[in-house]
Amino acid sequence: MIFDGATPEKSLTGWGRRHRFAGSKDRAAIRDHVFQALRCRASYGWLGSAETGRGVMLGAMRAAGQVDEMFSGIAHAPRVVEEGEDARALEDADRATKNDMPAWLLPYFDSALGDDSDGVMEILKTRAGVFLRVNAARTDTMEMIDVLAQDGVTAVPVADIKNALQVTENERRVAQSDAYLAGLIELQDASSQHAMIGLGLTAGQRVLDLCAGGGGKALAMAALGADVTAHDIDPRRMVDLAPRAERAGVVIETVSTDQLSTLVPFDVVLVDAPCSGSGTWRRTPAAKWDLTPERLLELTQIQDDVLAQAATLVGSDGTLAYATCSVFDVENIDRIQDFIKTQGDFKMVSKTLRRPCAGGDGFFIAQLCRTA
Ligand SMILES: C[S@@+](CC[C@H](N)C(=O)[O-])C[C@H]1O[C@@H](n2cnc3c(N)ncnc32)[C@H](O)[C@@H]1O
Repeated sequence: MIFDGATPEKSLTGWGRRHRFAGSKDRAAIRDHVFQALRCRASYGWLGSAETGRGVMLGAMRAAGQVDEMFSGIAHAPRVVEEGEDARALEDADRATKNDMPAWLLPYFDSALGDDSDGVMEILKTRAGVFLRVNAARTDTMEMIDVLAQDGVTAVPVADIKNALQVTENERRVAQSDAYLAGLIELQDASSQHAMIGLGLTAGQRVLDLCAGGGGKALAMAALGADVTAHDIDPRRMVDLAPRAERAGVVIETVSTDQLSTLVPFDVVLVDAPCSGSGTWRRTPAAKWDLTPERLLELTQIQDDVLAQAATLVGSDGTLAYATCSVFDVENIDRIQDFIKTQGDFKMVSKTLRRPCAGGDGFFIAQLCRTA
C-alpha cells in the first residue's frame, strides 16, 4: 500500500485499527520497521531481489543477518526464501541504490555537499534523534533532566545549544510526560533551536513568522523574548498554536494575510519556507521517494514568492531571515542570490547550513538586511 502511494502514517493507523490484538509496543515496533524499510527501500529491495513489501523486508532481514530465523514459513512467519530471491551484494548495486536515493537527486546532494554527499545520504538511512527545547522562562534545563527522569525519560544536555536536551531513552513517553503537558518542554529539533538562537533576538523586538505552520519556530522566538506575530497562508495549519502558546506561557498573535499590511513594518521577518525537507528525510523517509523534479521546481517558485512578500513586510533597519530544512542549494543559496538580484536593495549578512548528523536535522538559514 505505502509503495503504491498511501501515506505511512495513515496506513499504520489503519493497520492498527484492523488488528486490535496488536498492543502499543507491537504497533510501535511495526512502525519502526516500516519507517526503516522506507529509509532503505532501494538497498533493501536490492538485497531482497525486489522492491516489493516482501522483497524489502527480506532485504532488511538479510542486512540484519536474520533471514533463516524470520523467513521460516512457520505459523505467521513469511514463507521461506524461494527461487529468484537469491542474495546479491550491495557493492554490485549502482550509487543511487547504495545511497537509498532516487538517482535524479544525486546531483543536488553532490553540488551542495561535495565530498560529504555520500556520508550525508548514509546518515539519512538512520533514525533521527529526539530533541527537546526547555522553556527557560519557566524552568531550568538541568532541573528538567530530573523531572523527566521521574516520568521514565532519560535526557542529556546538547553541547552547543542552550536549553536543548537530547532524549536518550523512552522518547515515546515524552508527549505524555508531566513536563510536556505543563508546557515546560517542547519537541523541537536541535538544528531549528540553533537557528532561532542565531537570530540574536532582543526582548520586545517585533517579529513576524510568515510561514508559521504549527508554530515551532514562533514559540522558540517568543521564548527568547520576542513579540511574535504568526501568519500562514493556510490558517488551519496554525490551529495548535494558541494552545501551545498558552501551555508555554507566551502570547503569540495569529493573523490573516489581509491583516499583514496593517501591522508593518516588522523588525524581523522569518520565512521558514515550504521545502523538500531533504534535511529531515530520516523522519519522513517516504518524502524522498515521492519528490519529483516538477514539485522541486514548484517549491523554488513558492520560495521566491514568499521571499518577495517578506521584503514588503520588513522595516528599513530590519532583518529578513530565510530558512529551510533542506540541504539543496537550489532551495537555499540559489534562492537568496536570485532574491538579491531581483530586489537590488538587500544583502546577505550571514548563512549557515547544518548537515543532518547525530546532533540534529539538516537546516539552512540566511539573514539579510537592506543595503540602504
Ligand atoms: C516549513 S512549514 C513551516 C513550519 C513552521 N514554521 C514550524 O516551525 O513548525 C512551511 C509553511 O509555509 C506555509 N506556506 C506555504 N506558502 C506560503 C505563503 N505563500 N505564505 C505563507 N505561508 C506559506 C505552509 O502552509 C506551511 O505551513
